[in-house]
Amino acid sequence: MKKLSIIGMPMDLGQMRRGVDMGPSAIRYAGINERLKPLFEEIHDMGDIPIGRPEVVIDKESNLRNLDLVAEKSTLLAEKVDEVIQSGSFPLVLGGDHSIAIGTLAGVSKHYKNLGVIWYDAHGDLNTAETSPSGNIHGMPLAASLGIGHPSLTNIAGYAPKAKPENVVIIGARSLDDGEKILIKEKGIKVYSMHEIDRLGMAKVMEETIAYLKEKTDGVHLSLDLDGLDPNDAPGVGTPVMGGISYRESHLAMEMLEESKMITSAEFVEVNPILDEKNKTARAAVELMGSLFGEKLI
Ligand SMILES: NC(=[NH2+])NCCC[C@H](N)C(=O)O
Ligand SMILES: [Mn+2]
Ligand SMILES: [Mn+2]
Repeated sequence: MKKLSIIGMPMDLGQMRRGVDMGPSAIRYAGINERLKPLFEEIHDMGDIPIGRPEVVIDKESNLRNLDLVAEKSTLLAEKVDEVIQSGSFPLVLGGDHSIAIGTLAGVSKHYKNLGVIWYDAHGDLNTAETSPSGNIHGMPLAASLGIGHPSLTNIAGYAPKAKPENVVIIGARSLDDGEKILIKEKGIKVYSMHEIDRLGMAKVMEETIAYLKEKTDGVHLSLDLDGLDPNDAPGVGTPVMGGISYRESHLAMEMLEESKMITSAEFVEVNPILDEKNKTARAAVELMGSLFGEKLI
């Protein structure tokens, strides 16, 4: 793709750790434009979706934190992403907590009959109001995108589902809630947990993932939660889990996705500069984007 459009989504309403709203700034500060410039003919930074400073509201009926606000802001993001794709540009969304994926996928998926989704994450994000231990919507975006959960979240942009379970691959999982495990089995969602990554190696995991999605999808969205990486490599996240994917393995994964030419949209989420060490996590995000978009050593 020759054109890239960057959309900032400084939304922290899907969880309780403030600071993730500064993710887009931290990623820009880490030099996203300079780094990606040589890889595209044109880069448009479209600025941030306006989130403001709304007060926390717990939905009385479902107990979900900021349900209406997340739905409203996701709709804005979906419209922007839709617009970018229509203009023939590659949408790259900067989070924000992972609840933003609900809006990104709502904007992306209408352009594909069989969208594939790579969910690079320590978590499954497959909770619903009923199974969530926290009431935090950032633990629900993958379920919502599969059409499972509160209608205000599943029906963003007026349609559902955004993806089919057989077109989803989760990579890096090491913290799943009971309800998520049940859903994974029930729906047959493909998961490469840390166990498989250790056992097979990242190269094999990515070969299999690419072959699996290539057969049946007409576009693939990469939803990369920085907590998929090991907290030593990406400390600036709100819900770190030990024993994650290494920085090197992540570069290899991005390089293999670039070689596959299958990625048609992407988002990098959960960067929280307040919890970070000298912007290390934002810098890792930008460096991984370099690999995803075809940076070469020589
Ligand atoms: N996008 C994330 N970091 N999600 C973490 C979710 C943690 C936990 N499973 C929950 O639902 O509350
Ligand atoms: Mn996540
Ligand atoms: Mn996560």
